[in-house]
Amino acid sequence: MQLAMVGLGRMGANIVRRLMRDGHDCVVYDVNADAVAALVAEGAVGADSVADLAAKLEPTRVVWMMVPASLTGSVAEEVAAVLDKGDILIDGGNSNYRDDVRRAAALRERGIEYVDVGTSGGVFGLERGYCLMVGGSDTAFAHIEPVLRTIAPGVGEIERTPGRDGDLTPEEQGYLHCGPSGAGHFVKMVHNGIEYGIMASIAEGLNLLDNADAGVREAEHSAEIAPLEEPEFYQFPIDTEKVSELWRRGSVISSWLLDLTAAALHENPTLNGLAGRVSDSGEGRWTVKAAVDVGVPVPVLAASLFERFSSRDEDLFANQVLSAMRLQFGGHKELPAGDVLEAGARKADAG
Ligand SMILES: NC(=O)C1=CN([C@@H]2O[C@H](COP(=O)(O)OP(=O)(O)OC[C@H]3O[C@@H](n4cnc5c(N)ncnc54)[C@H](O)[C@@H]3O)[C@@H](O)[C@H]2O)C=CC1
Ligand SMILES: O=C(CO)[C@H](O)[C@H](O)COP(=O)(O)O
Repeated sequence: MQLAMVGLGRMGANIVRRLMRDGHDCVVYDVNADAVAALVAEGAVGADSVADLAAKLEPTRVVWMMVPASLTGSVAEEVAAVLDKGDILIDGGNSNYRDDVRRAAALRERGIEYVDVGTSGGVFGLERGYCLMVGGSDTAFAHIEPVLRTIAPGVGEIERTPGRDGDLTPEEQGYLHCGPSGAGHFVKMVHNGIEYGIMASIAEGLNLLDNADAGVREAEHSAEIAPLEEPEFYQFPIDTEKVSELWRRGSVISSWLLDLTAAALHENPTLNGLAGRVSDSGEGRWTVKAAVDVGVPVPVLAASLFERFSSRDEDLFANQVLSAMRLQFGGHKELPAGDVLEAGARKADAG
């Protein structure tokens, strides 16, 4: 079938490649003309504006946006302005499901179908396929199902879940109509909330292993830090690169995120060059907010989100307040900032 892609970055370009590989016709547009030219060279039809894109499509037009989430609103407006009644506009980016609910209602009044597709798979999606979480009407879902089936991973080598017999269902092939508009991105939002939690637990566990030799480094502790009571039990120089590789094989916690961790540690065992400041694009925040709204406890997901804030020193003032109180009530003097930096550097050198 024919599909237009707006946004040909890390995600959009490879989705187009996967579609073309399976025989679909793609019309492509990006503000970056080089990105368009690259895909034209691979067989796509290029467009130099959204109006040109719309003119090159047969009805029912289907346009997939894959742009940074912060731009989706304005790009959706721009594209919707050149679509007709009955056409379908898809947002595959990491948008807030609340925007989908509002946008779908506004576009429905103009007769345009809006479909939100939470897309997971990252830069590996071209080969592995993308897991697709879809929100929108039954009619729109049915219309775009051929492209969803191609973009999704398919059943692959994953064994069928015991008790599932008969025809393969969409979810067994890697795509699912989760519900009405917004439902797709709601599911993707929770997926990313879980992603934060799994990532944080792998990272925390490896950090503990990295400190299993704390008894050897005991002498470096400042007098203000409680001494390690039994240094003889913390004499293990654990190789975290090897352990992460080991855990990929047959362990209960084997997972794709662990595979990627093992690959990263193999490339760079000390993770030199990474400052340890972890960004977040919003989905974790929205997950925690939704949980608060409906009164559902998500302590692990919330902690992993807050851990990212801490990584960026957003807890600095709180920690300064703690130090200030210890100084006030007990005369406890903390290391001045310069000495803390030196102590950190000593630990990094030792590692
Ligand atoms: N990179 C990832 O692992 C994943 C990203 N996403 C989501 O997919 C969306 C796209 O992400 P990426 O491909 O990683 O971003 P990217 O930054 O690599 O690509 C975005 C593309 O959009 C183009 N663009 C910007 N403004 C435009 C406009 N007005 N009209 C046409 N094109 C425009 C840019 O030139 C660029 O080529 C985002 O919403 C992101 O959150 C979703 C899942 C995974
Ligand atoms: O959707 C994704 C993976 O599933 C994107 O890579 C997303 O950017 C990850 O979230 P964050 O940037 O908040 O870490």
